[in-house]
Amino acid sequence: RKEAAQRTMKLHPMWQQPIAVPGGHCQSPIDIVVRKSVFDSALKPLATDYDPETCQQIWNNGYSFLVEYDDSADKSTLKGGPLQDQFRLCQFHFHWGESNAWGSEHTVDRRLFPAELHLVHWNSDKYSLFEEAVSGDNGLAVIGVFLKVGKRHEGLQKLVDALPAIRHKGSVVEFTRFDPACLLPSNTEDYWTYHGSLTTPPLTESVTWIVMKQHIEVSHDQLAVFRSLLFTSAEEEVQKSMVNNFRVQQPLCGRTVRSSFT
Ligand SMILES: NS(=O)(=O)c1ccc(S(=O)(=O)NCc2cccs2)s1
Ligand SMILES: [Zn+2]
Repeated sequence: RKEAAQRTMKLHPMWQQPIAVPGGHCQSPIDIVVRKSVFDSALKPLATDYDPETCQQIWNNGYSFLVEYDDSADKSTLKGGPLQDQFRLCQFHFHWGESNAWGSEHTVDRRLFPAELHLVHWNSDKYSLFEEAVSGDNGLAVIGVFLKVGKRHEGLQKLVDALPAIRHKGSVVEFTRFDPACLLPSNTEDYWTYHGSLTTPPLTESVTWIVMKQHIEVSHDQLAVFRSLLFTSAEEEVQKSMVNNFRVQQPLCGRTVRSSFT
């Protein structure tokens, strides 16, 4: 009877957890239907103020790789855009495919990109720790940036060069003086924004998503190094390539996606 129950409840291959959160009506990612987005003239340009000195480490958490920042003070911050409060950068990470044909979490008119960058921030006006903000109202703001394959991204190369040292799940290395602003597109005025969730457990619906209209370019070889990472730790006998670490698009459930541009 347990096996039958397991079969009927769709389990995500990665987490062995239910894909849909029971009762979740604000889940992410979504497909952004451009012609259904609503222009809002009150939406301001993003105001990022990142301090590279707060960059601390890079590590493989068995699902993606994360560059973590010291968020014990308001040193690397995000304001403006659709936000009323000040948010602190705590980490950034990526999602990508096994091929350049797919890999992003959000899509634009069903268009997939080879990868997507997420810069994760928490509301330091309302909360005192990331852990509190994760499940709090208006707790998080995540900037999503699409990656396309093209010319080499010079700023990304320092990060790419650090990846072989964290091939396995659980590995951590020191990583300092990296300015995440170099990963933002030149145009930070044009974006879509909507209310959604984390795209991995705990899947909490505390996220103001800010998805940039303009993508950044990285080279095929740089993306290939992402794919050389492993989901598995050094002890596991079967090594699995870290690819396709994205969640499928979720129902919009009547939400409105606003755009900062016409
Ligand atoms: N994809 S996303 O930005 O909606 C996040 C999901 C979970 C996040 S976490 O910061 O709580 N955990 C660290 C991470 C887990 C998986 C990738 S990063 S961020
Ligand atoms: Zn993410």
